[in-house]
Amino acid sequence: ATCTPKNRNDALHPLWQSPLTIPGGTRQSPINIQWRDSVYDPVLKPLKISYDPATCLHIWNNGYSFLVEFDDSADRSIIVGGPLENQYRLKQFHFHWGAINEWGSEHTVDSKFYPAELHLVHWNAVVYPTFEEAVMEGDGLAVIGVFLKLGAHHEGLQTLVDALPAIKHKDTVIEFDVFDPSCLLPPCPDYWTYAGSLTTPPLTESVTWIIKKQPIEVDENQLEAFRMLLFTSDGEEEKRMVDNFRPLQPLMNRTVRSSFQ
Ligand SMILES: NCCOCCOCCNC(=O)c1ccc(S(N)(=O)=O)cc1
Ligand SMILES: [Zn+2]
Repeated sequence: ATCTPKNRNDALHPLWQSPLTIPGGTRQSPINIQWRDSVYDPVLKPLKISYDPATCLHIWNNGYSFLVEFDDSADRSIIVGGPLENQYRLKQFHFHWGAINEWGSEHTVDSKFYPAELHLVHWNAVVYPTFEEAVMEGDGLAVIGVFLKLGAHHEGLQTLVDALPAIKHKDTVIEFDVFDPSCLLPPCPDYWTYAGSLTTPPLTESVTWIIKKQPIEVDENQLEAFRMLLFTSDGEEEKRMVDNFRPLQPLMNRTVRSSFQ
């Protein structure tokens, strides 16, 4: 069976243009995480993260978000443990954000939006030969989600922010030699996890989501820097890159597990 998005606005959302059906969509993302409905799972292990900053390649504007991509030709930047049966290789990270601080994240916690959300995208290179193949498989990807909240200046993020003017337009890229994404992770190990999907086409149901409970703090100028990026290419009529988040999707027959009590 196919399913059209429950809330019509998902289908007509500016980023989706045409009605969007996801064949047999039973585990779509993002979702609202209702804290009281999440189930503590004592079997969940701590998530082990080891990134090699030298695997950083470049930062680019893909017309939807800005991505920092990594050399994933070997097991140099990986995550293991948590809800995962295999180790997963870091491929890229990117963000979603709003036009104003009232919204911007993809996931919500007890229906609260954060102004932005970081996604660290990893793929199961133990089982699948390429990222493209992993994208099509139920255990193919693992994405760590980190909420951004308005607060103190974030030193590590500033390195990225300083590069954004150089990738203002869609399909612009600059080299980015050394960056350690660990600096974007909150110190608290607590997370929620659930089975979901990519939040942009092809929307494949291949993601084990690991959503960190504790947000990181960034300041207003850093959020504003995200909002000066453009969806559009150089020479086109400028459209600010804001509100690049997908509407919430139905939980359906899923339980969100927590690594904490
Ligand atoms: N490149 C040609 C064919 O590629 C097929 C698969 O492409 C997948 C591209 N999309 C992604 O990699 C991708 C990765 C993460 C997220 S998200 N926002 O769910 O973290 C959304 C999308
Ligand atoms: Zn994302």
